[in-house]
Amino acid sequence: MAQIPSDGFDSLSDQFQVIIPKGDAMSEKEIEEHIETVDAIVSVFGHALSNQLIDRAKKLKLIANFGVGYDNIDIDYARKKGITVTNTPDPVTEPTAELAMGLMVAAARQIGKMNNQLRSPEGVQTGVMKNLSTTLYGKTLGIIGMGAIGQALARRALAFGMHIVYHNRKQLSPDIEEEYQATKVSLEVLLKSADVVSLNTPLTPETHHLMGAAQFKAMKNTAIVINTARGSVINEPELIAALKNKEIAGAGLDVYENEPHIPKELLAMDNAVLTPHVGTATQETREEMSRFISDIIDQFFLGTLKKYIVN
Ligand SMILES: O=CC(=O)O
Repeated sequence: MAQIPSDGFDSLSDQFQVIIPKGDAMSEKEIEEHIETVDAIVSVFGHALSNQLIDRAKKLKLIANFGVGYDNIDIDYARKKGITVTNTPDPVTEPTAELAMGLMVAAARQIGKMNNQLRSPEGVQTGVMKNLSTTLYGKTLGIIGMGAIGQALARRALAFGMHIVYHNRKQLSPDIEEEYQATKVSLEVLLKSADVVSLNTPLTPETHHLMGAAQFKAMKNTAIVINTARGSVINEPELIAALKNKEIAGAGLDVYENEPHIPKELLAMDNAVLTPHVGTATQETREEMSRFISDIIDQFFLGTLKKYIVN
């Protein structure tokens, strides 16, 4: 995980005590040293903040999570303890959608595979009927999870000339559906009709292993799956099997079930384009996330925070 820029926190009032990771996310031990005395803690996505640690807090009122996903915190437990949990959706929407679009283009047009081949001692064989990949223009993108990131991806895909179907708990308003020319369909219909399936849901008990053997079988065998959400939305061994058995054609993955571990089989597959959980890892986004969290902390203690509370 990139270092958290500290500039965003400079303006924080010193009337309350906050634990802010100065370098990488803090270790449990570091948190343990301070947790009893602080009013707020800045936790970091992907780094679990255990209930045992929360239990040791005496004054803690706010856990401000650096990230949109908050599956690293038991938010119901925190609520029972009277602790508010917040996240940072706004700064991460566009960069995450941007990476999802990039993985989609890279997987469909085999950019990763060709890049690797070109640099290998064997090089690339050229010819009019060699290195054939798949055009995205005119194809159908199925977005699972049509929240802010799903919608930002839809906007990009529309510009690429793709058709959009989506699956979501909530129906989008007719205005938004019209803006993205997107149709809500069941998961079954989405899996059957999409040429690209993109996962843009939070990780919850309902979305855990949402995609497994049965869902990959239901997809077209020419289709690709993109995951910039959380690794465990996919059953990873079943994805590997589906890729090996050519039940689907490819994958573009930024997230994995046991990060930072990436299974060797995935690393060896040239129909999988892989990045190491960097959907929000741009300089601009990290700086914006720090400023965003600092504002949240200020507003929370002023009693004016209305948004970004997740529990
Ligand atoms: O994965 C990144 C985030 O949750 O912001």
